[in-house]
Amino acid sequence: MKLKFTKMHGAGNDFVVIDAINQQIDFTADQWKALADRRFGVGADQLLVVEKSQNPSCDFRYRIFNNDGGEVEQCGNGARAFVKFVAEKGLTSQRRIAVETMSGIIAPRLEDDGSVTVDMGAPIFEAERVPFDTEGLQSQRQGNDTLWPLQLELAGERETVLLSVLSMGNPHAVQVVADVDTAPVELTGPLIEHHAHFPKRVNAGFMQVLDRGHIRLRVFERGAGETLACGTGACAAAVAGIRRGLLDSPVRVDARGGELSIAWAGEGEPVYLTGPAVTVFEGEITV
Ligand SMILES: N[C@H](CCC[C@H](N)C(=O)O)C(=O)O
Repeated sequence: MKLKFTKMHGAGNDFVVIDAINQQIDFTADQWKALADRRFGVGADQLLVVEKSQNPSCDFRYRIFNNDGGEVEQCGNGARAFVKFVAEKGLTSQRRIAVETMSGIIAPRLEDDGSVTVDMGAPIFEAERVPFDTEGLQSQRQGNDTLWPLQLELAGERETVLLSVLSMGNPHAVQVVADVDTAPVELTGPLIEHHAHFPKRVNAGFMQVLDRGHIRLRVFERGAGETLACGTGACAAAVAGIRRGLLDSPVRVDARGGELSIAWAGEGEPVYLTGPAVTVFEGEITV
């Protein structure tokens, strides 16, 4: 079949966006993986599939597939690309829409300057809901945050990292580092992603605090590797920094691919993610 798609990115986190309302699509994980492959397919960190929602209080449903073909619960940069896509395709005339995702309803809003703000819902801290197995771990406190020491085996050496663990609908483990440019993201990112204490794996964030309103962030993403930006990762890092008493809302997040802004009023409140959403090209591929 010929599949129409739109290539987009949010601060360098890139997507293949597919209208599954006007195209009949029923792919296997291997087919999604092939589409996301940067050599044999179109190439993307994630694939975003736009559907009509069966939920009467939602305008759309959007499904997210990682580069490895696995379907996941949430994607912050993707939510911004999604709302720009449905506006550009004339699938909606609204600028604020309710979107059903695997982890609940989010509400992206297209701003006048072309940026998008997304209500990403409230962060989740209960370990079993992340999910995170705390068995045998001795937690520490920092401010209002609980930090978990995780042991990593690195070339025969044991290294302990201190993680904030939370869910933005998808699982995140965030650590503070002195300098994101020298942090061993390529080495320890995969060890954290696949650690036995994360039964559904995890997105591993590395946060450098510049001041109380500004961080630099790198994220080794579950199922995609390091990306140039991670929206849910930026939410998780800002929330962790605020709970640790290191940051105040709003937080400017400098990712390698661009700048995101996070606002959070505290426990039980939603996290707001603001950032760019860019259409790069339209395409068609025979699959
Ligand atoms: N890049 C996405 C994260 C995708 C999440 C995916 N890596 C996972 O949770 O497995 C974002 O902007 O939030």
